[in-house]
Amino acid sequence: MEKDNLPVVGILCDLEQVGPHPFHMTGNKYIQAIIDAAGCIPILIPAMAEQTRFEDLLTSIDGILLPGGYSMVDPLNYQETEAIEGTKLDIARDKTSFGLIKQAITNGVPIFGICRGFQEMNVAFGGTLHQQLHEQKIFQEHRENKSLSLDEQYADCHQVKLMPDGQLSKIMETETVKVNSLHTQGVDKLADNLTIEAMSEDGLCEAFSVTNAKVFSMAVQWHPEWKVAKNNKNRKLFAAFGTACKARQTARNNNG
Ligand SMILES: N[C@@H](CCC(=O)NCCCC(=O)O)C(=O)O
Repeated sequence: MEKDNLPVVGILCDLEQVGPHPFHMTGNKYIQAIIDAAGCIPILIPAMAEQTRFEDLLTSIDGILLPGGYSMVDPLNYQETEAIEGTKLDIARDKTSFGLIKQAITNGVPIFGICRGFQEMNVAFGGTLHQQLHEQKIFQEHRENKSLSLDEQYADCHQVKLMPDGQLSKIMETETVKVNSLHTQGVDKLADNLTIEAMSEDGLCEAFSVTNAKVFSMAVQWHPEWKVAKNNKNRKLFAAFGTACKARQTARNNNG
């Protein structure tokens, strides 16, 4: 019996300098989660906005994953003043992400943002970010302690409340979930056409969906890809994304 061909998910890369050379790269855990939890084939999308034919690319894939990343979204995308001196930026990723987000929404391609990807989606739709959450004094600590082991850094550490009638609470089949937290920045103004799906106890937005989107168009501030095989709630999230990508693939195949 012919094996069902799997949907293809494009994962946006960071542009990083490795020795003397620029590399396009992403974390292995995102690739593994797309294979194991979403049931899709991962391909990597280089951060090369100027050379990317977004329309062509989005007609040939079934979903987009915007993963986490250590760099910050350039604040010049949402304010007049530049980033604080020494901030690690990735302008190439920003530009490519915004192009992918715009085209995905136009074409009805499922899109899933994680951490930096969550922040990019808010900015792409016209929202803003707190650049240093810990300096706001109204939020708990959301950064990881980099002196700890990876297991400790990525361990679930705070509760988030999912909106009772939201898409996320339906997908994760709960109204509260404990999540990990590894971010310096966070949503300040949520873009107008985004619907809040989860909040942390200190009032910070932790997840949203694109209002009235016809397909899975969601983002979370936490890291659901971390050891997703052992986390039932996060596994449901990737499974819902994979189902949406499968539906897109079927529609693509039917439309030839
Ligand atoms: N840089 C932003 C987003 C944080 C983020 O994505 N961290 C994860 C990086 C490593 C990984 O992919 O797990 C911020 O600090 O707010």
